Amino acid sequence: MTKQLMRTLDLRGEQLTLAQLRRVVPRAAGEDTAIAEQRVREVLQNVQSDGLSALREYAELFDGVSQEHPRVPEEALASALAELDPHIRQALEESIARARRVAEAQRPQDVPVQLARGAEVTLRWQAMRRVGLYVPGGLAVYPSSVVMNVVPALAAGVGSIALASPPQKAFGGLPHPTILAAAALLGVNEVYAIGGAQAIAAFAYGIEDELEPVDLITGPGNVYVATAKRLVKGLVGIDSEAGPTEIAILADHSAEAAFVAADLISQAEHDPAAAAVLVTPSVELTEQVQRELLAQLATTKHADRVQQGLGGGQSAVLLVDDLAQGLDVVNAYAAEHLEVITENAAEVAAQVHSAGAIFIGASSPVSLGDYCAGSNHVLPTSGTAAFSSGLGVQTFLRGIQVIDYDRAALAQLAEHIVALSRAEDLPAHGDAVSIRFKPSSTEA
Ligand SMILES: NC(=O)c1ccc[n+]([C@@H]2O[C@H](COP(=O)([O-])OP(=O)(O)OC[C@H]3O[C@@H](n4cnc5c(N)ncnc54)[C@H](O)[C@@H]3O)[C@@H](O)[C@H]2O)c1
Ligand SMILES: N[C@H](CO)Cc1c[nH]c[nH+]1
Ligand SMILES: [Zn+2]
Repeated sequence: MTKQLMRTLDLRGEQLTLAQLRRVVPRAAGEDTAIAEQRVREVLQNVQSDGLSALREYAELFDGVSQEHPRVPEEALASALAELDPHIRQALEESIARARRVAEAQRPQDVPVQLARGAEVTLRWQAMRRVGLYVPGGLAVYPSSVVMNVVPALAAGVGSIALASPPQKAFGGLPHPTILAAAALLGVNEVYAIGGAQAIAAFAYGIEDELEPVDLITGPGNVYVATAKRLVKGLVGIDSEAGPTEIAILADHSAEAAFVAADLISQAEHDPAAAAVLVTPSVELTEQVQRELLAQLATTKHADRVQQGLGGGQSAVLLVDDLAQGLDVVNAYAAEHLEVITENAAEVAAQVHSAGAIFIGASSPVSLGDYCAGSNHVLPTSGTAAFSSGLGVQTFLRGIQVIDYDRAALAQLAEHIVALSRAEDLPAHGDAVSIRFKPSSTEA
């Protein structure tokens, strides 16, 4: 039998309900989630009550950094940009240009509807007043997440942007210089060296004399960041639960095993908690991919992380009867990223209804979307793609309904309003209209 890096589950001949399909490959184990949640609740509470001193304590505890104030001086941003490697700057500029073109084109227009003469209802898209953008920085460095957060916020017209990323011991307690350079390149000058759940708490509650609270928090992060965002939701808005990375690949016999393996490894590289799932009706492909995974692992830099991700309970190769059953599986799983590498991939992809982002064909790997496609890489994880969207210009906008009727237009509806207010036993509602048409009323 072939040595396997990922476990293989044979679903051929199984008639599974949606609920069973959702459990075929479990997300984070319940116990781990409960432990993370307990810790995050404590962090949120302490930052809310103790402010700056709690931030100092957590910077020391989780990031090994002693910190007076978390705000990054503007000179540090400027010098990081000045010292940025020109190749990285060029790559960032290309990434920004493509993301910007897409975000600006996707900005929704106001929708005025004239219902009668003098009767207008408009949906006005209003940018968020102030937002907090999280850029991860524990196991890897994520300047690309600066781009993905900031570009749509700017395209929406957000007035006030704060950005937080973990302090790095190797860089004197500041975030990684490439993060600072990317922020400076985009004109963001309010940057904080705060990581994890404590950054989310600081954004949500504010820190006296240091950080004004925000209305919306966006950005990806590990399980602590994603849990913290979920727990502060309601007090502030959040984008989606963009937690540990997931990749699912729906592939058939036509797929190149080396590409499939490379893409699975590329996303497992993020975090030992990352999930990778291959769904295929081809037994031959499963064997080839297992061989490729082992071969490629030998030259993978972060082999330990990758091995934990691919070998963990959250990852699997699933053998299915055919692509129709494969589609049922991937739709139930609702992956953050779904690659479709099959014959007629665009047609197969059109039948996917749940995924954070869909990558069609052999030349659209997830890495393309991670950096330069123009799409956004901040995407819903843990199955939340079934009901939420990736980050985009729309995340930074609210639709406000604006109602503008004149007296004549209101008069046309007065009778109906009174009738409905009586039907609801809320007669004062009807009176508020009738009073305007009593002989004594002088309203124009
Ligand atoms: N879904 C998406 O859109 C998306 C995009 C990019 C990255 N990601 C994911 O973002 C994550 C980045 O994770 P990361 O760890 O590298 O960076 P991170 O910035 O998310 O987390 C680092 C912080 O976690 C906190 N932390 C570490 N250990 C802790 C503990 N035991 N208890 C409490 N807090 C602790 C620390 O404050 C540290 O600063 C990865 O899981 C990656 O897959 C997701
Ligand atoms: N794949 C990540 C989203 O889950 C995004 C990313 C940033 N850098 C590399 N990859
Ligand atoms: Zn990635």
